Amino acid sequence: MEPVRTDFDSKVLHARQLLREGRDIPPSLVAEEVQRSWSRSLKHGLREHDRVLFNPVSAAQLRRLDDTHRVLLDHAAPELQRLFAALDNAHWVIACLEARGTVVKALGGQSAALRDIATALRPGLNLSENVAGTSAPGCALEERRPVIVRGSEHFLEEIHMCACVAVPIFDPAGDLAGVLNASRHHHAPSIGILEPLALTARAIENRMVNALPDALHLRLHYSAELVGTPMCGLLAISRDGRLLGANPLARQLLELDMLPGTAQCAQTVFQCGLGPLLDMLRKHGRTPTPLHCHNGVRLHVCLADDAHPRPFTAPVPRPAVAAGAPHAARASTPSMLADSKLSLRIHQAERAFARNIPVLINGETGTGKEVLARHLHDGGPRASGPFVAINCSAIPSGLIESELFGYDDGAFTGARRGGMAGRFEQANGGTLFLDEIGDMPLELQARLLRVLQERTLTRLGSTRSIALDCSVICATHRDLAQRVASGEFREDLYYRVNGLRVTLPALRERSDLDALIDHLLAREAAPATPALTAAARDCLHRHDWPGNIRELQQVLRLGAALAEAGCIDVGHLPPELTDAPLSLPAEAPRDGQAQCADGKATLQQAEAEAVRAAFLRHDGNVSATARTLGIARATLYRKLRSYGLLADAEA
Ligand SMILES: Nc1ncnc2c1ncn2[C@@H]1O[C@H](COP(=O)(O)OP(=O)(O)OP(=O)(O)O)[C@@H](O)[C@H]1O
Repeated sequence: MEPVRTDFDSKVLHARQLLREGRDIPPSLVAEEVQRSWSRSLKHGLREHDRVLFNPVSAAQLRRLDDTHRVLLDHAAPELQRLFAALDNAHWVIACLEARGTVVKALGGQSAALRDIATALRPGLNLSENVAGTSAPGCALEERRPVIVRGSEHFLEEIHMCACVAVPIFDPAGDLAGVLNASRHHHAPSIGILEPLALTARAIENRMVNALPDALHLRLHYSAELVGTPMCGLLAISRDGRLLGANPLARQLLELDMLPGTAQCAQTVFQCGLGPLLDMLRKHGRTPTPLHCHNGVRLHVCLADDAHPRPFTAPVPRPAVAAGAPHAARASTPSMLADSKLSLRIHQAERAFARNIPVLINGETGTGKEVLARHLHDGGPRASGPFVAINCSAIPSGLIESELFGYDDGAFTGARRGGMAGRFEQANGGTLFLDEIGDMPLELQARLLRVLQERTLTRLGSTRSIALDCSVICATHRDLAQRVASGEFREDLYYRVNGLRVTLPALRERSDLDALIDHLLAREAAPATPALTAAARDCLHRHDWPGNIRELQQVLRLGAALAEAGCIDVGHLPPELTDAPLSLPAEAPRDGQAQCADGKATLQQAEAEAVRAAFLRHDGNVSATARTLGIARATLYRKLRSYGLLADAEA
């Protein structure tokens, strides 16, 4: 054994002893991210001797993995192959894990010497920290950055034989898509794997951005020479100038996360309208051209080789809505797509839905789950068929089975003569929308799963099978994963309905509140749409909207009815929106954000002071303060309340 390894092993041993004794561990013994991961592993209730890595993985689980993570797999598989071929040595097992820590693809490990590592990285196995404790992929997912974990730094003893390097992969919306991991034996000869692994992760991210359809693809970098190389930033913009996606480098170069909302990318990012941007790009073609961006930085930008700017000059009309679809679905589409992150998710949902991948919609009440379901149906492969919605929590549990699956003549006392087709049958050729699926009784879940798997159903009291050809969209306001963990929702059904999950943000979190207000107002009060005074609009921004879009709709309807001289003012809004007076306390923020023991201000306190100073500088004008701080007004209201700078009913 090499001396350095002995030294390493003894340092880790010492650090683990300190951990057991609850004492501080100097970073010279073990990296801080590993220490944090150890603490999290302990919090998850894991013990060093636990054995979890050799849990069986069923063939059904593997099939589900392929279905659910097809997008990641499609982009990751060729890059993984390329890396594996380039490594050209037998020491490594390379794996790709999805964002919740399950291995979706692994290469290598055919040799007997690597069998133990290949077993620990086999598809279907979950290596998230709450299952397997500290490992490079689990820790990289938590820390959202590259991590190296060697030998006894792994929390569980059963993986002390590995040395692992992991690099996170981010999707075009900037969310975690998964992690790439390379593992070898701890004592095998080492090579610098981090760099090739990071390049492979970047290549997968770039593929994902480049694959965004109906988008204008831009390339950018500080240096003109690097534009068009794998090292440059990639940006995808919709035909009306909204940001559809970006790779992490573009996010960094453009400081996209600092923007209050990236709805109008051309305007907010490049400080010019879409027209001038397109004119400039057309004029210079593929030659990188310097452009000043919102953060004062000058970047060289050009169109991607295969980009066609022409279609972006006019929005493409949406496909016709199926006969009988409610007006809301048609009217809501533009506002639904205004929030850039949401619009990307919806775009992905449209694509997944078109390929018969089940979509699960999450969101509080009134956030537009049904509107989205109808939108998917209207643009989906069965748009000409019916859209049948059923609220699983609103039907008495005794009736839900007959409601869903129908019944035959004489199936039970009181059954309608001649029987009745259930909702599934009614939805044949169209889409079945199962709202509040999280509230479906456990015993019915097994039946639903069977129908979804076998694509046939049998009415109550009948033996005849009926073939089913309908799309299924499920929605819930509950955390289904948590219900699976607590045994209230079947895990197999969860994976079956959760092909792609879209979480609709609460209204208070949306970056496009103003666009939504204007859109709804125009819809509710057409043709004589009243204007909103600045004070009334401020009230709308300050409200928490527990009823979300449904509540906003009601408030605007009332405002439009009470409006005077073509204006909705504060007095035309319901009292719960107007009872939150502004106040400017002279003192700095309250306790909660107190001083650290060593006298340094906490990050939170620094933020509170920055917020307070800007607020005072703008004489309490929320819009101007939000603009100066580069945050959305709703976010500013939340911060003002939490730092005690805004007295409201709840504060
Ligand atoms: N993007 C949107 N644009 C315009 N109106 C919308 C939008 N989303 C929702 N709405 C309106 O808000 C109301 C609530 O929408 P919806 O019924 O889809 O919400 P939900 O999340 O399914 O609610 P619940 O969970 O209570 O069933 C509807 O009247 C709908 O027309």
